[in-house]
Amino acid sequence: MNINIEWDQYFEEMATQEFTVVDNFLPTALYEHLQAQFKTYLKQDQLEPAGIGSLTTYQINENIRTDEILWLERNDCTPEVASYFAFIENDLIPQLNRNLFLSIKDFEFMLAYYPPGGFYKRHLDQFKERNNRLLSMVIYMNDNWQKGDGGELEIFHNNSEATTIVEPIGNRLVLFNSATVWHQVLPAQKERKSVTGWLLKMPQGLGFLG
Ligand SMILES: O=C(O)CCC(=O)C(=O)O
Ligand SMILES: [Fe+2]
Repeated sequence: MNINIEWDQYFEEMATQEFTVVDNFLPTALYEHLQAQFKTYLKQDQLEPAGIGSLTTYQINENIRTDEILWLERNDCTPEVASYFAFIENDLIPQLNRNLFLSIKDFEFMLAYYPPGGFYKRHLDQFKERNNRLLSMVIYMNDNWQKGDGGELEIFHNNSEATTIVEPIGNRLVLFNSATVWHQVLPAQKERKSVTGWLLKMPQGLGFLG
């Protein structure tokens, strides 16, 4: 898989403001493949209500988030998804490590679905008990998103009262620092889909040591 993105400007934004937005992120064929898979899993009712926290504190609380999720498995996926994982591992992670002086070692991705009315209140992505998430990356899958459809991502700036509103339009990537960037998903008026992932400091499963 070939993603020809000129990353310099985005790395610069990561360094200065801790988040960045990249449009037309995935090659069209892969985007369409993920979209088709998403629809199949939804039809098969394979997504489950998402929880909050990790390990001992894991709980489902609909006052905080109302999305449904399905983890993408590395050892049980289509060749297209495997090629996406290869790109993350062999291309994106080494570039991020080099340019942002990180030491990302692993990743995890899930499909996330917000039904109409869905939201996720202000939070940080890094769990207290499992200090393993370095960067969050969300790819939106909403082909015909329009103003009024809701479900925008609101990012709270760290050095001011300002916030940035990111519209969840199809094939847009938002990348941000998991430990420091507070954010929330505003109520969706229509169904809202994303492929959401995290780049991890330690191999999956070892995070509780961190
Ligand atoms: O979908 C988004 O825009 C953000 C989702 C999110 O904050 C999360 O899953 O932790
Ligand atoms: Fe989040």
